[in-house]
Amino acid sequence: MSEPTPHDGATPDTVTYDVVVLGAGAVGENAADRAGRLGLSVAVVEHELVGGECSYWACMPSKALLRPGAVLAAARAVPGAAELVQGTLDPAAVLARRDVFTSHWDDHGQVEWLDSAGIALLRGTARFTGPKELLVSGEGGDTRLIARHAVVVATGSEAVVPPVAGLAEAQPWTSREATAVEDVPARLAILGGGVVGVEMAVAYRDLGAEVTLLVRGDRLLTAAEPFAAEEVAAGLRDLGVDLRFGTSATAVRRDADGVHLTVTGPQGDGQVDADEVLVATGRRPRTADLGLDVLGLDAGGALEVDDALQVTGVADGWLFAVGDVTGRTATTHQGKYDARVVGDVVAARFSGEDAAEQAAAERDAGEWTRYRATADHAAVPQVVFSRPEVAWVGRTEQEARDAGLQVRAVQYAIGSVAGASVAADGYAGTAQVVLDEDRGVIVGATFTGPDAAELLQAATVAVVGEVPLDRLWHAVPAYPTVSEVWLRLLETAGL
Ligand SMILES: Cc1cc2nc3c(=O)[nH]c(=O)nc-3n(C[C@H](O)[C@H](O)[C@H](O)COP(=O)(O)OP(=O)(O)OC[C@H]3O[C@@H](n4cnc5c(N)ncnc54)[C@H](O)[C@@H]3O)c2cc1C
Ligand SMILES: NC(=O)c1ccc[n+]([C@@H]2O[C@H](COP(=O)([O-])OP(=O)(O)OC[C@H]3O[C@@H](n4cnc5c(N)ncnc54)[C@H](O)[C@@H]3O)[C@@H](O)[C@H]2O)c1
Repeated sequence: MSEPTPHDGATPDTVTYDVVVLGAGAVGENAADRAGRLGLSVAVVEHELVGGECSYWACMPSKALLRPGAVLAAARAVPGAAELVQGTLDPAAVLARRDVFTSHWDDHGQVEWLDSAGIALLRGTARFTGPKELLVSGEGGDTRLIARHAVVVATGSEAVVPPVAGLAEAQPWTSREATAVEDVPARLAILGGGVVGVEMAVAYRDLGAEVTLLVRGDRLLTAAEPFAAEEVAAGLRDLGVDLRFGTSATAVRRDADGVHLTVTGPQGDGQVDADEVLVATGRRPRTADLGLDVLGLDAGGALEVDDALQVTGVADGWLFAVGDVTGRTATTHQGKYDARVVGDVVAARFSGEDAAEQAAAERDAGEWTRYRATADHAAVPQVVFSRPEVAWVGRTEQEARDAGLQVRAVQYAIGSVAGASVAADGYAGTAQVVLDEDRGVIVGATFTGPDAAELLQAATVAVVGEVPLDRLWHAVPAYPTVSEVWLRLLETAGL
C-alpha cells in the first residue's frame, strides 16, 4: 500500500492520501473500500455520523418503523393466526427496535469497519481550496488534505423546505425528525406525495397518528406506473389517511395548540390542524458549502458525471462523484452500485504498475463492464415500502414509449396465483411487465402487493440480462409461490 505521507515541505497538519472520499455515507464508504483494494491509500472525511443518512435517518429507521405494521397486516390476512392478533402496535416497542437499527445514533461500529478496511477517517467539514486540495475543519482545528490522484465527492443530499409563508418558522419536520421520532404526535400533516410522504403516512397511521397527506398534483409517486400509484392511494385511504389531491399549503403557523396550515384545494380554502408537519417535497444535493466555485463548478447544484462517475467539465480527470450528490441516483442500492464502479475505475487508473491489466481494461471499457455504470440508464430498481408495497425496475410503459420503443404492457392479478392465495386471504396486488416487441425482451416490470419487493430481483435479472422471452419461458417458478405470477405473465403475453 502506498502510505499517506505528510506533504513535502508543508505544515505538520497537512496530510496526503492517494484518494480522498468526501462523505462517509453508505455510498462514500463503498467507494472508499473498492478504491483501496489494489493498494492505494484512502481517506474519508465525515462531519456527522459515519454511515450517513441511510443508516440513521432514512432507509433503516424508516423500514424499522414500517415493518411491524406490515407483519400485523400479514398475520391478519391468515385465519388461524388472525384470531390471535388483537389490538394495535405498541409504539414504544416499535421505536425501541428502530433505535437498535440506528445503533442509538452511534457510529462506533461503522468506524470500526472503516478501520478494519484500512480506510483513514478525518472528522470534520471538507471544502475545496483548489484542485485536489481541501481544508478539513474539525473540532481539533483545520487540516490541509491533499489527494495525490483522485477525489470522490459523496456528500449526499438534504431535504428541501419549500418557500411557503411561515413554514420554516413553524419548525417543520423533515425525514430526519420523522424517522428519529421519540413521541408519536396525535396528528401529523405531510406535504408531498413522493416516496417519503407515502411511506411516512403509512408508518404514522400504524403508530396511531391521524395523518393528513397534502398532494399538490393529482397522483402519488410520479415515477411509478399510474396503476401502482392508484393502488397506493386506495391503500392509504383504507388505512384511514386523509389524502387530499390538488391541495397546497399556502401558509403555516405554529402556536401552543400545534401547527395550522392554510390550504387551498378542490374544495376551496381551508385549514388543517396538526401537532407536527412533515415536509416531504424532495431533496437537493449537498454541494452549497463545498467550495466548488474554486473548481469552476456551480455551488448548490448536482455534480454531473459520466458513466465512469467522473465529473464532467473538470480538467485532468481527478474529480469523481457518486450517490445522491450527483442527482443521477436517489437510492442507497443504486448509489452503492455507482460507488463500486467508481472505486474500480479509480483503483485501475491510479494504482500504477500494480494494476496494469486493470488500467488497460478500464481504458477500453464499454457498456455493461465493471467500469461503467450502465444499469443507471436501463435497470434501476425502486421499492416503496407502502401498503401495498410497490416495486419496479427499468422503464415504465410511458417511459419506454417516450424512448421510441415498440412496447406492450402485460398485467396479471397476483392474487389469482396459488402461492398468493396461500400467502394471504384476499391477496391484492398486480404484476406488469413492459415487453419490447422488436427485441422480445422485458424492459420494465412493476409489482404491487404484500412483499412485492421480493419479486423484484427476478425482474431486474431479466431486464439487465435482456433475457429473451422464449428463454424466460424455461425459468419455471416453484409451486405454490407468489413468483408463479411470472408464468402467468408469460402466458398472458402469448407464450
Ligand atoms: C426517509 C428516507 C428513506 C429512504 N429509504 C430508502 C430505502 O429504503 N432504500 C434506499 O435504497 N434508499 C432510501 N432512501 C435514499 C437513501 O437514503 C439515499 O439515497 C442515500 O442515503 C444516499 O447515500 P449517500 O452516501 O449518497 O449520501 P448520505 O447518506 O447523505 O451521506 C453523505 C455523507 O456526507 C457527509 N457530508 C456532507 N457534506 C460534507 C462535508 N462537506 N464534509 C464532510 N462530510 C460531509 C454527510 O454528513 C453524510 O454522512 C431514503 C431516503 C429518505 C430521506
Ligand atoms: N424506499 C426508498 O427507496 C425511498 C424511501 C424514501 C425516500 N427515498 C428517496 O428519497 C428521495 C426524496 O424523497 P421525497 O419523497 O422527499 O421526494 P420525491 O421527489 O419522491 O417526492 C416529492 C414530492 O413532493 C412534491 N412537491 C415538491 N415541491 C412541492 C411543494 N413546494 N409543495 C408541495 N409538494 C411539492 C412533488 O411533486 C413530489 O410529489 C427520493 O428521490 C427517493 O428516491 C427512497
